[in-house]
Amino acid sequence: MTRTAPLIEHVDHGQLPCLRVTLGDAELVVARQGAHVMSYRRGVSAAPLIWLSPEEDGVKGRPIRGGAPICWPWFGALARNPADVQATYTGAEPPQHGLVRGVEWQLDAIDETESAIELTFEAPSDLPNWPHLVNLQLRVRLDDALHLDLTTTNKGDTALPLSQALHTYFRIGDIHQAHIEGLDGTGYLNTLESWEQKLPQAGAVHFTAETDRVYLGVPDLLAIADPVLERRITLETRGSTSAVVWNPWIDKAARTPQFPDDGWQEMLCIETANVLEDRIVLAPGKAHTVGVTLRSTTLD
Ligand SMILES: O=P(O)(O)OC[C@H]1O[C@@H](O)[C@H](O)[C@@H](O)[C@@H]1O
Repeated sequence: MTRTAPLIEHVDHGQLPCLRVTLGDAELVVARQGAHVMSYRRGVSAAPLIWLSPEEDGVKGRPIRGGAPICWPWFGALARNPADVQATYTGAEPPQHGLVRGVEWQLDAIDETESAIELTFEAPSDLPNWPHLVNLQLRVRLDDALHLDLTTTNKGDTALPLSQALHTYFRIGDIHQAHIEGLDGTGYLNTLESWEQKLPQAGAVHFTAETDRVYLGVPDLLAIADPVLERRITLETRGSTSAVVWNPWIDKAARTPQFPDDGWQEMLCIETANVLEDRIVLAPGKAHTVGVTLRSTTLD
């Protein structure tokens, strides 16, 4: 008889303790470091939805290449963030993508039923050079889809500005043939050229070179159409109107750590974000949740 109720196992990926959750034909692996979704697949023979670099060997404290890194309390280079976000950090060398992807989160709760399982992780509260009182939780829910929800609660007595992203790496069949639907008509900043001038997206997003863009005014349903793997991955987002679209292409893949030289051909990132004009300013006592639900359907 096929087991349908969730099964949780403790497994290691290199030096990283992880939880592997199996539910029906779905399998999800989450590392405690960074509350980082490492992999997610549905169907034993299907390609994973989420791309994990084959060179990722799990070194403690080092950012994981692939999966779904959490960028928080800022996204990207701190110097590219609004001044109020920059001012929240008091150190000299701000790490790229914030402070929580290389640290161990605590597993707070496991809630399960016959058809769903939810893991709740909490980030450590004492982050270096970041003197603010917050509670940061990630809920990872697996049912007939995968749902990620990151909630920040301001426990301090002053307003807290922050930027963030669920930096999801997706597995695709071929970057030359996959495209992104849902961004037609939105504006984007090309971070490889000018961060100043907003350019209009016309039609679907196709990839022909290194791509690193911040889309603003993004709707809450995006999709990756993948004719090679004959599927469409949909992203339903919550609490976000910005998205970062990234593929390193040849040269940047070669200089990116734990990234195989040809890995750029089978991945792309759509990062559900709150960046630039979409950053969050949390009043004392208030909470904000940014979230995404991922599904895969057959490409019609
Ligand atoms: O190498 P990192 O820190 O994981 O960042 C990977 C990429 O993350 C993306 O979000 C950025 O837009 C890229 O510019 C960056 O290269």
